Amino acid sequence: MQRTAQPYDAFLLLSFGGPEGTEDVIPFLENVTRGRNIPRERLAEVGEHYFMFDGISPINQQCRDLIAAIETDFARNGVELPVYWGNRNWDPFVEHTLARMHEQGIRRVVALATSAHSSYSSHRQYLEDIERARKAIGPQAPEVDLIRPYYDHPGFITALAEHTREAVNRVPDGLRSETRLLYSAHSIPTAMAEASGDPRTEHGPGGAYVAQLAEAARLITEQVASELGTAYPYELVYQSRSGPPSQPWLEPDINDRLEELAASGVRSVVVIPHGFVSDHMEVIYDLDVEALETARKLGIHLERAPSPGVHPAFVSMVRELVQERSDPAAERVSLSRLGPCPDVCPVDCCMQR
Ligand SMILES: CC1=C(CCC(=O)O)c2cc3nc(cc4[nH]c(cc5[nH]c(cc1n2)c(C)c5CCC(=O)O)c(CCC(=O)O)c4C)C(CCC(=O)O)=C3C
Ligand SMILES: [Fe+2]
Repeated sequence: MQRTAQPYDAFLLLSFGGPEGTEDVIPFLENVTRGRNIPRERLAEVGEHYFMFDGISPINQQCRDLIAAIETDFARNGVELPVYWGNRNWDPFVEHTLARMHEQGIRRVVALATSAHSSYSSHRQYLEDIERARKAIGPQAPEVDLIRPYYDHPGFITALAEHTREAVNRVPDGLRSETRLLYSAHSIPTAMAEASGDPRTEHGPGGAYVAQLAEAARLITEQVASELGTAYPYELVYQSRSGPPSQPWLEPDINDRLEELAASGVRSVVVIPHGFVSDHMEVIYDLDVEALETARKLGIHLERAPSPGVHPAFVSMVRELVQERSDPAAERVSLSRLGPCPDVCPVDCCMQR
């Protein structure tokens, strides 16, 4: 049976935003780092990553491509919701988008963020973005329901498993059997990780964020094994650390881990950026430039799998989650042993520190 998205009158894609020219880079970084504890040297360094790509982050075009794919998929499946887009840190800002939606008479919005996991940076901060935008409009502001973290949805897992399988198949024949899978996610301060998820649930070290990353890595590896007949050894690594050196962040950093693996004789890795939804700057710089260079120096063959991007399973997932959220009786789809994340976050989950 076709479920419509009755209770809502619009869909909103929420994202991070990124610069689209050299003159945007510094103002963008100022927006990102306002009120955060990031050393100046790190900022200058990250600015250079953007300048290397003419100040153009791929993330905005990736959002446009995803929106085009979502619109096509909605139309094909009878979901009659207009699609909007708003960012935290760059044009189109979510404040402006929501104000425009309000002017156009939109009352109830279902939103999806381009981050799949529970943590302050990847989920709670999007709830704060929504509240800031609503507050600026006032009591008549549209209601906005943010879709739950979806790292465990079959659409997300399938897209990554297929990309991983293709990357494994690109490994030269002589190295494939000894390949290791490295699942890479954005490092966050360990305090932020510990505070991720519902504090009433025991998640183990690193909180819900690490538990979810581990669970997704297991699910993707199993799906790849069932397709290729080989259960490749796998592990979690982290990338894109910032913040002062005195502050502990999730480890190991992918570059440090590559050193250790090389020392123990590993010659081939497939890196899967399963902490990300698209191949934005942190993927194309921190993995395709930096980690690839580390691997080359160490004599390790590195293949990177793409993140979900506009994989059809991922695009369908967006619609399925919209339909699910539209129907209070719908089953919450999840492949995870942790169970589906709640639709409405407890007030104290994923707090900043
Ligand atoms: C968990 C997480 C995701 C989720 C995964 C996802 O959504 O994909 C994510 C996404 C992104 N992060 C991005 C860029 C940046 N993140 C920074 C800083 C930070 N990120 C953090 C965490 C995360 N970040 C944290 C804990 C900090 C420290 C400061 C703070 O506590 O907030 C900084 C400051 C400089 C630096 O230190 O790197 C920049 C420039 C871009 C845009 C890329 C592009 O332009 O294509 C995207 C999508
Ligand atoms: Fe970030």
